[in-house]
Amino acid sequence: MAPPHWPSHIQYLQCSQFHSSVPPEVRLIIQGNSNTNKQPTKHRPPVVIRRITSTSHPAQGQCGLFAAKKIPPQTHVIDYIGEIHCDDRPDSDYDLSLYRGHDGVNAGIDASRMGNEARFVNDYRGIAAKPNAVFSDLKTPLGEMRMSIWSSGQEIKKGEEILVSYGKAWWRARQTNVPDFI
Ligand SMILES: C[S@@+](CC[C@H](N)C(=O)[O-])C[C@H]1O[C@@H](n2cnc3c(N)ncnc32)[C@H](O)[C@@H]1O
Repeated sequence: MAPPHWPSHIQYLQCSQFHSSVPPEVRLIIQGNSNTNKQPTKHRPPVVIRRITSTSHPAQGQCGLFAAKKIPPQTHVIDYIGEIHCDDRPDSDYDLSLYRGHDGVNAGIDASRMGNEARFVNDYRGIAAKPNAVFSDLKTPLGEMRMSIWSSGQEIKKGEEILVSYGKAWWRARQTNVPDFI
């Protein structure tokens, strides 16, 4: 079931879906020896989605991801779930790189049309002095490639907004939205 404040026009996923643009050999690399992409996680991640009402917040009117309880330092928060694809998605603001092949075939995770709570994580710029979380790619013990959000070196307090860095390149690629501070 979708969490509170989930937008009705976005499909809620508990495990990533493969788009038809992913060649079978790339799908095998991403899945490794696991079939866990088909098994929804049983536990709710320690996050809540909240609409941002503060006028000083640069994403006012949008949503953000907040800690539902205290999150210790360097702790897995949530996997970034979405549509794994190999086609270009230049207009998506929810697309992360997952895999870069030597042959130029790359795969991303796009959560613009479907995804989980992680799609609501905002960039720290204009909100906090530094990010309190990071994106980290990992392989599960069965070799499945995933992108996850982890807390940084300090604990995230209950109710605090979880903020990552999208990277300067992400903002530069969106020149019209570039905040003054990059
Ligand atoms: C992955 S989404 C994050 C979730 C988004 N706030 C939402 O409600 O769907 C990325 C978008 O969030 C907004 N955003 C994230 N961090 C921001 C920031 N520091 N300043 C301004 N806008 C931000 C931008 O509109 C960006 O295109």
